[in-house]
Amino acid sequence: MESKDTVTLPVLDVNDSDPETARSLFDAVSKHGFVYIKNNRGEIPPQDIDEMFGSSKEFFASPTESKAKFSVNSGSSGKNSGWFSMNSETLDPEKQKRGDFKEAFNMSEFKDGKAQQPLPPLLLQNEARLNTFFAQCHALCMRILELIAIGLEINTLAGGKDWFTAHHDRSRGSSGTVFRMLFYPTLPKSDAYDQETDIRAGAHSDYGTITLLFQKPGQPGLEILTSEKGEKEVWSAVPVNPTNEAKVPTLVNVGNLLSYWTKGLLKSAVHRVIFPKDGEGEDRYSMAYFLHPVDEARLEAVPSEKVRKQGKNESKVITAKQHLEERLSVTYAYKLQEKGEALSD
Ligand SMILES: O=C(O)CCC(=O)C(=O)O
Ligand SMILES: [Fe+2]
Repeated sequence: MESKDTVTLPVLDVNDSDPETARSLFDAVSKHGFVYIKNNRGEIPPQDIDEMFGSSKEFFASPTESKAKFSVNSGSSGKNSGWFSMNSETLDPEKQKRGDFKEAFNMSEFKDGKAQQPLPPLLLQNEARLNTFFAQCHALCMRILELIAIGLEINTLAGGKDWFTAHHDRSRGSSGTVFRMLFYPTLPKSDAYDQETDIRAGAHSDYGTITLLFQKPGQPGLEILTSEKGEKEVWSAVPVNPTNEAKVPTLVNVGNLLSYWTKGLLKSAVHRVIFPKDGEGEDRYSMAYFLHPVDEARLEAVPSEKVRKQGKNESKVITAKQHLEERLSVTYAYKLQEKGEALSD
């Protein structure tokens, strides 16, 4: 599972909404599906990101029994909310023998400043901050989507630069948007895991519109599939901080829905998280904001000449909610349990 090289992705400043910025962003997401955003006018202040990482670390350090009370399986958290124990999610079920070597905590959208699921005390005490963080992530995503709409030259009469943002307007109803804290513990080399077949997060593409990923320096592991020649997959490492500036840029990637909407013009790149090379290294903490449209949004081609040139429309149009349910049923062991199927080990 060694990565061959490091991918070079553009690092963009999205403070301006000029056509030049839109073009650079559009080029980056059509070529790689991933781009770094400097975001340096401070939509998400670095200290807020640090605080979130602080809460995440405290939460994952708490005893298993206390985390288990907030499990996604507890029946009180919601289908895609709550704590995911080690190995409970399998992002690449066809290849993996065991689930991902990670823990996660998913928070679905807040309403009127309040979480819509029980929060563990350590996170509940930060509810107001979490709510602010959600809003900051949403605002950054809206800026990015506006630029992508400009890059796609979406027909003005059909919505123009507001086409995507309108589909993500929180006043229009609930969505599958999730803020997720992730923890990949360091494991003893011995026989705790098999370097060949086990993985921190299996190969997958993200289910939503776009994802913001926050990472910490010194805790690498993310890779993207840069090419596939027959049986041979080429994986490239994605550095945490490519410019080594004090402020770590936010990584943004295209999810399945943006790819559907653009008939594949924008790439929803396959990625994974690997163990540190020598079996040592650090624990990894990351945080992801998975942006989803309102549940009833229809996944049909965006009204753009660039997209039309991509080919025919899909005959079957599904909604964002239907798509999410389909994807979740494949990756979460708890869904299999619900269906009474045996879990693989
Ligand atoms: O931790 C990471 O770097 C990536 C996590 C990820 O890709 C995901 O949860 O979808
Ligand atoms: Fe992902």
